[in-house]
Amino acid sequence: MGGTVEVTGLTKSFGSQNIWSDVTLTLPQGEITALLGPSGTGKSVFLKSLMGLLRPEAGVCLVDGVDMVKARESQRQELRKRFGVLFQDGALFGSMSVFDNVAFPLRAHTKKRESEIRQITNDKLDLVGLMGQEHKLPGEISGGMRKRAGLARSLVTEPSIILCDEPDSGLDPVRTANLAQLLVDVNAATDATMLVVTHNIELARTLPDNLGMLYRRRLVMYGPREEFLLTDHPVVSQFMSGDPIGPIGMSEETDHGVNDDYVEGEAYYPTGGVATVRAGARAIEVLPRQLAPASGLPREGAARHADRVASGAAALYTADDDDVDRAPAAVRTKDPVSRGLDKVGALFALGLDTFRAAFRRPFAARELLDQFWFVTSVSWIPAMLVAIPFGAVIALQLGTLTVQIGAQSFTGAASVLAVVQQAAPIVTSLVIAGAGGAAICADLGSRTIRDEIDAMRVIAVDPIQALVVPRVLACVLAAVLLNGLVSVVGVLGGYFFNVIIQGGTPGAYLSSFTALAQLSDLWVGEIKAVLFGLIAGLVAAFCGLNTKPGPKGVGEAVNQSVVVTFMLLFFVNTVITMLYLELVPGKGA
Ligand SMILES: Nc1ncnc2c1ncn2[C@@H]1O[C@H](COP(=O)(O)OP(=O)(O)OP(=O)(O)O)[C@@H](O)[C@H]1O
Repeated sequence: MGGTVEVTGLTKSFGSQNIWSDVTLTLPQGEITALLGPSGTGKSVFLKSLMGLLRPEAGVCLVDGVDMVKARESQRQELRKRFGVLFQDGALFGSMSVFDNVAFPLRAHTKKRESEIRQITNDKLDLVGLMGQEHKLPGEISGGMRKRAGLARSLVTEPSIILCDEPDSGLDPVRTANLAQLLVDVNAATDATMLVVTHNIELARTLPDNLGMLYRRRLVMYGPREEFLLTDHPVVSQFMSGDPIGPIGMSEETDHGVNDDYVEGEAYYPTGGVATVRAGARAIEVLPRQLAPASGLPREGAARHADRVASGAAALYTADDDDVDRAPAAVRTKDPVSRGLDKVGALFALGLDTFRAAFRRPFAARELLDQFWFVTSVSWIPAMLVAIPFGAVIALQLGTLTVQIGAQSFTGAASVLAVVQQAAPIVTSLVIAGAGGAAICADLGSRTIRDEIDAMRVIAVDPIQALVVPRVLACVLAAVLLNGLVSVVGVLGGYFFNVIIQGGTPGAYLSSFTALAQLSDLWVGEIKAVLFGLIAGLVAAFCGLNTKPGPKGVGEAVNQSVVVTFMLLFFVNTVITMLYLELVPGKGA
């Protein structure tokens, strides 16, 4: 039998924006339930909250008896293996073929032989009509095909709870009908508990056993199809008929209760007019026939549903108008300082998680090599091009100064130490943060908004282990390597300007260095490079994983990542330099 999902008093907000409050419903085991609601009412947020991918502020969400809100991440990860999830855009992993995407959960979590995995994967691809397309990358197939591939991936592990976010969007009417049939057949074959988010009225009428509707931050109605589909509730009947006239307007802000133009018993035209209509005039008079499994198999869920309805146990919940109109749940907003401290805390937590994940098996060695190559290849040319003028400026400035104070013989030591201890690590890290870090943040940010990161979590693959560890290590290794190169180029540049341009003597240049510098002066440069590379990688990953929705969110995350990294680098550099000068006595001091 399918898994159990019981939600009580769930409330979710983002910052000061309350998405929905006090949502209470149970997904009956093995039955199909549809969740409806105008765009932006938080249906996807609700699905993610059920899986523990988002953390509601209040309420309980029991999945097979375990509260996903309060459970530890390790418990949540274990429970997510029971879910099969079709995300809104398919959330396929962009670097893998369609076949590898669908096979991924089997390879990650089962000990099946490759031949068996191939068999299961091909069966599912066949089921969703994608045989022949399996070698293509997600970027090479249409949106509807990505959706079907996502559905195939969600089914390979035979999950006991299946969540589908708008399975029909991007599909033509015929494939939508096929897909609805497929969902019914899967339900009949596996008795999985299913929740389908949809805007498709035909699907909503014919597929589910139960329906619920979110509207203006509330669950306005929830119950068996037998009652839900025949209701004359103004919001539900307007939604089910797709009528532009009624309490639902173009946006949440113009909807009934916020827009004063709407009067009960009258239809509200978004354009401003008002017409009198009988409440519930558009309600359906006759219950539409429900889809039956094509296989002829009986649906156990449907049988249990019929029993519940006959016994009166499946009652329709309707929020009273006062409840729908009540103000959004009070959201405790934090002051900017607390929000800033929260982010610092979360960054440290990511650092700790990354450290722990670095020692877990399997180690993503291939990804580390790819990322190291990528970060180094985008950073080394700009680093060299910045190192030459930087070394020259330092050499010229110090050369002039030492001549002014009559200490020309120390020019070499001064400029080499300035390059090795300060200029090289800073230049290297700024370039790594600006080129490599920005690209890492954009990459992780795009994966976040395409739900790829959430899809990984649902498949119980830790994105920190698989994606963050190799990227952070790649930044550290690239920083150490480039720091050495930048130091050499900077020192040679300094030599050229001091000795050749400013007429210093090569012997004095080198001997002053050996007289004043010590090995720890070189080490501190490398230690800085390690720390700065770590900061650049971690901040980029943090901003990427916490990207707000949409391309604008990715742009902001990249901007934030570069600015925060720069500020942190200069702060940490100051602290290390002060500590070093305080703790390590200079040579001959
Ligand atoms: N990670 C996030 N951070 C901040 N706000 C978010 C986040 N995810 C969703 N939201 C906001 O939550 C609200 C509900 O979004 P959601 O995607 O759940 O709506 P929906 O009902 O699924 O819409 P649609 O039917 O158009 O897909 C939107 O205002 C959205 O901007």
